[in-house]
Amino acid sequence: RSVKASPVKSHAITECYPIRRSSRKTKSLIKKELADEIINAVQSKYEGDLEIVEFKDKGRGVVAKRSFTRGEYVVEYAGDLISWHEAKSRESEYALDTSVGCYMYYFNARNTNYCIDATAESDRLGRLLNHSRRTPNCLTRLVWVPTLDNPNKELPHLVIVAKRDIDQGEELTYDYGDRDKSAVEVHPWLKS
Ligand SMILES: C[S@@+](CC[C@H](N)C(=O)[O-])C[C@H]1O[C@@H](n2cnc3c(N)ncnc32)[C@H](O)[C@@H]1O
Repeated sequence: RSVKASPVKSHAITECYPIRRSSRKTKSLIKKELADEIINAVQSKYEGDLEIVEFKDKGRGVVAKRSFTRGEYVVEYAGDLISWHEAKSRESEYALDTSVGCYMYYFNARNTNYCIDATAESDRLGRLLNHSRRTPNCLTRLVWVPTLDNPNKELPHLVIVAKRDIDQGEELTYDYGDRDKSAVEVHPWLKS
Protein backbone atom coordinates (compact mmCIF):
# COMPACT_ATOMS: atom_id res chain seq x y z
CA ARG A 1 0.00 0.00 0.00
CA SER A 2 1.43 3.34 -0.98
CA VAL A 3 0.31 5.37 2.02
CA LYS A 4 3.20 7.83 1.73
CA ALA A 5 2.49 8.69 -1.91
CA SER A 6 -1.20 9.29 -1.30
CA PRO A 7 -2.32 12.91 -1.13
CA VAL A 8 -5.13 11.82 1.19
CA LYS A 9 -4.27 11.08 4.78
CA SER A 10 -4.88 7.40 5.36
CA HIS A 11 -6.70 7.98 8.65
CA ALA A 12 -9.27 10.15 6.83
CA ILE A 13 -10.20 7.20 4.62
CA THR A 14 -10.31 4.56 7.28
CA GLU A 15 -12.40 6.69 9.60
CA CYS A 16 -15.24 6.87 7.07
CA TYR A 17 -15.10 3.55 5.20
CA PRO A 18 -13.58 0.22 5.99
CA ILE A 19 -10.96 -0.35 3.30
CA ARG A 20 -11.81 -3.38 1.22
CA ARG A 21 -8.30 -4.66 1.32
CA SER A 22 -8.96 -7.90 -0.57
CA SER A 23 -10.07 -6.03 -3.70
CA ARG A 24 -6.80 -4.07 -3.76
CA LYS A 25 -4.41 -6.96 -3.33
CA THR A 26 -2.15 -7.91 -6.21
CA LYS A 27 -1.66 -11.59 -7.02
CA SER A 28 1.93 -11.47 -5.78
CA LEU A 29 0.81 -9.90 -2.49
CA ILE A 30 -1.80 -12.62 -1.97
CA LYS A 31 0.88 -15.23 -2.72
CA LYS A 32 3.27 -13.61 -0.24
CA GLU A 33 0.55 -13.47 2.45
CA LEU A 34 -0.27 -17.16 1.94
CA ALA A 35 3.43 -18.03 2.17
CA ASP A 36 3.75 -15.95 5.37
CA GLU A 37 0.69 -17.67 6.83
CA ILE A 38 2.25 -21.07 6.17
CA ILE A 39 5.56 -19.99 7.71
CA ASN A 40 3.73 -18.72 10.82
CA ALA A 41 1.73 -21.95 11.05
CA VAL A 42 4.87 -24.09 10.77
CA GLN A 43 6.65 -22.03 13.43
CA SER A 44 3.65 -22.10 15.81
CA LYS A 45 3.20 -25.91 15.47
CA TYR A 46 -0.56 -25.44 16.01
CA GLU A 47 -2.55 -28.63 15.38
CA GLY A 48 -5.68 -27.99 17.47
CA ASP A 49 -8.11 -28.28 14.54
CA LEU A 50 -7.32 -31.95 14.01
CA GLU A 51 -8.06 -35.15 15.89
CA ILE A 52 -6.80 -38.71 15.80
CA VAL A 53 -9.35 -41.41 14.93
CA GLU A 54 -8.75 -45.16 14.84
CA PHE A 55 -9.81 -46.82 11.56
CA LYS A 56 -10.50 -50.52 11.29
CA ASP A 57 -8.39 -51.16 8.19
CA LYS A 58 -5.78 -48.37 8.37
CA GLY A 59 -4.83 -47.88 12.00
CA ARG A 60 -4.83 -44.30 13.21
CA GLY A 61 -5.86 -41.49 10.91
CA VAL A 62 -6.49 -37.76 11.22
CA VAL A 63 -9.91 -36.10 10.97
CA ALA A 64 -10.72 -32.41 10.50
CA LYS A 65 -12.40 -30.76 13.51
CA ARG A 66 -13.35 -27.78 11.33
CA SER A 67 -13.75 -27.12 7.62
CA PHE A 68 -10.73 -26.10 5.52
CA THR A 69 -10.73 -24.15 2.29
CA ARG A 70 -8.82 -25.22 -0.82
CA GLY A 71 -5.13 -24.27 -0.52
CA GLU A 72 -5.29 -23.73 3.24
CA TYR A 73 -2.50 -25.01 5.47
CA VAL A 74 -3.62 -28.11 7.39
CA VAL A 75 -0.59 -29.54 9.19
CA GLU A 76 3.13 -30.06 8.84
CA TYR A 77 4.64 -33.45 8.04
CA ALA A 78 7.03 -33.02 10.95
CA GLY A 79 9.92 -35.33 11.75
CA ASP A 80 13.70 -35.49 11.51
CA LEU A 81 15.16 -33.73 8.47
CA ILE A 82 17.95 -36.02 7.27
CA SER A 83 20.03 -36.78 4.15
CA TRP A 84 19.12 -39.65 1.81
CA HIS A 85 22.28 -41.40 2.92
CA GLU A 86 21.18 -41.30 6.58
CA ALA A 87 17.63 -42.28 5.53
CA LYS A 88 18.82 -45.42 3.73
CA SER A 89 20.82 -46.44 6.77
CA ARG A 90 17.81 -45.90 9.07
CA GLU A 91 15.53 -47.78 6.64
CA SER A 92 17.67 -50.89 6.78
CA GLU A 93 17.39 -50.76 10.55
CA TYR A 94 13.59 -50.30 10.45
CA ALA A 95 13.28 -53.17 7.95
CA LEU A 96 14.41 -55.56 10.69
CA ASP A 97 11.19 -54.85 12.60
CA THR A 98 8.06 -55.68 10.59
CA SER A 99 5.85 -53.78 13.04
CA VAL A 100 7.40 -50.46 11.94
CA GLY A 101 5.16 -48.64 9.43
CA CYS A 102 6.18 -46.31 6.56
CA TYR A 103 6.90 -42.80 7.81
CA MET A 104 9.80 -41.78 5.52
CA TYR A 105 9.13 -38.92 3.10
CA TYR A 106 11.82 -38.48 0.42
CA PHE A 107 12.07 -35.24 -1.54
CA ASN A 108 14.46 -32.96 -3.40
CA ALA A 109 14.80 -29.28 -2.60
CA ARG A 110 17.20 -26.78 -4.14
CA ASN A 111 19.11 -29.65 -5.73
CA THR A 112 19.63 -31.57 -2.51
CA ASN A 113 18.02 -34.88 -1.61
CA TYR A 114 16.36 -34.92 1.78
CA CYS A 115 14.11 -37.17 3.80
CA ILE A 116 11.74 -36.38 6.66
CA ASP A 117 11.82 -39.37 8.96
CA ALA A 118 8.70 -39.34 11.13
CA THR A 119 9.04 -42.95 12.29
CA ALA A 120 9.54 -42.11 15.97
CA GLU A 121 6.26 -41.69 17.86
CA SER A 122 5.66 -38.01 18.64
CA ASP A 123 2.82 -35.65 19.45
CA ARG A 124 2.85 -34.26 15.88
CA LEU A 125 -0.13 -35.25 13.73
CA GLY A 126 1.15 -34.88 10.14
CA ARG A 127 2.77 -38.30 10.38
CA LEU A 128 -0.63 -39.92 11.01
CA LEU A 129 -2.41 -38.91 7.79
CA ASN A 130 -3.27 -41.97 5.73
CA HIS A 131 -2.83 -42.44 1.98
CA SER A 132 -5.39 -42.10 -0.77
CA ARG A 133 -4.44 -42.32 -4.44
CA ARG A 134 -7.98 -42.08 -5.81
CA THR A 135 -9.64 -39.45 -3.61
CA PRO A 136 -7.09 -37.50 -1.59
CA ASN A 137 -8.37 -34.24 -0.08
CA CYS A 138 -4.89 -32.92 0.78
CA LEU A 139 -1.52 -32.61 -0.90
CA THR A 140 2.00 -31.86 0.27
CA ARG A 141 3.96 -28.70 -0.49
CA LEU A 142 7.56 -27.81 0.10
CA VAL A 143 8.24 -24.55 1.93
CA TRP A 144 11.47 -22.95 3.11
CA VAL A 145 11.09 -21.64 6.64
CA PRO A 146 13.60 -19.43 8.50
CA THR A 147 14.91 -21.09 11.65
CA LEU A 148 13.85 -19.41 14.90
CA ASP A 149 17.40 -18.93 16.16
CA ASN A 150 18.75 -17.55 12.87
CA PRO A 151 16.28 -15.77 10.53
CA ASN A 152 18.90 -15.78 7.76
CA LYS A 153 18.97 -19.56 7.73
CA GLU A 154 16.13 -21.47 6.05
CA LEU A 155 15.27 -25.16 6.20
CA PRO A 156 12.91 -27.13 3.94
CA HIS A 157 9.61 -28.21 5.52
CA LEU A 158 6.85 -30.38 4.09
CA VAL A 159 3.40 -29.03 4.73
CA ILE A 160 0.06 -30.63 4.01
CA VAL A 161 -2.52 -28.29 2.49
CA ALA A 162 -6.15 -28.76 1.47
CA LYS A 163 -6.43 -29.99 -2.15
CA ARG A 164 -10.07 -28.97 -2.20
CA ASP A 165 -12.58 -27.57 0.30
CA ILE A 166 -12.80 -30.03 3.20
CA ASP A 167 -15.79 -30.48 5.54
CA GLN A 168 -15.58 -30.86 9.29
CA GLY A 169 -15.47 -34.59 10.15
CA GLU A 170 -13.70 -35.72 6.96
CA GLU A 171 -10.64 -37.92 7.23
CA LEU A 172 -7.59 -36.10 5.87
CA THR A 173 -5.61 -38.03 3.27
CA TYR A 174 -2.99 -37.38 0.63
CA ASP A 175 -1.35 -39.41 -2.10
CA TYR A 176 1.92 -40.89 -0.81
CA GLY A 177 2.98 -41.02 -4.47
CA ASP A 178 4.64 -44.43 -4.25
CA ARG A 179 4.01 -46.19 -7.59
CA ASP A 180 6.85 -48.69 -7.22
CA LYS A 181 5.55 -52.11 -8.34
CA SER A 182 7.18 -54.10 -5.55
CA ALA A 183 5.99 -51.59 -2.93
CA VAL A 184 2.42 -51.87 -4.25
CA GLU A 185 2.65 -55.67 -4.09
CA VAL A 186 3.72 -55.56 -0.44
CA HIS A 187 1.30 -52.72 0.43
CA PRO A 188 -1.84 -53.19 -1.71
CA TRP A 189 -3.48 -50.22 0.06
CA LEU A 190 -1.19 -47.97 -2.04
CA LYS A 191 -3.68 -48.60 -4.89
CA SER A 192 -6.66 -47.29 -2.94
C1 LIG B 1 2.31 -42.46 7.72
S1 LIG B 1 1.55 -43.80 8.51
C2 LIG B 1 -0.11 -43.27 8.71
C3 LIG B 1 -0.60 -43.47 10.12
C4 LIG B 1 -0.86 -44.90 10.51
N1 LIG B 1 -2.18 -45.31 10.09
C5 LIG B 1 -0.68 -45.09 12.02
O1 LIG B 1 -1.61 -45.61 12.69
O2 LIG B 1 0.38 -44.75 12.55
C6 LIG B 1 1.53 -44.94 7.19
C7 LIG B 1 0.98 -46.28 7.55
O3 LIG B 1 -0.45 -46.20 7.68
C8 LIG B 1 -1.10 -47.30 7.04
N2 LIG B 1 -1.91 -46.75 5.94
C9 LIG B 1 -1.82 -45.55 5.35
N3 LIG B 1 -2.74 -45.38 4.41
C10 LIG B 1 -3.47 -46.49 4.38
C11 LIG B 1 -4.58 -46.93 3.59
N4 LIG B 1 -5.14 -46.17 2.65
N5 LIG B 1 -5.08 -48.17 3.83
C12 LIG B 1 -4.52 -48.96 4.78
N6 LIG B 1 -3.48 -48.62 5.56
C13 LIG B 1 -2.94 -47.39 5.36
C14 LIG B 1 0.02 -48.23 6.57
O4 LIG B 1 0.22 -49.18 7.58
C15 LIG B 1 1.23 -47.32 6.47
O5 LIG B 1 2.44 -48.01 6.70
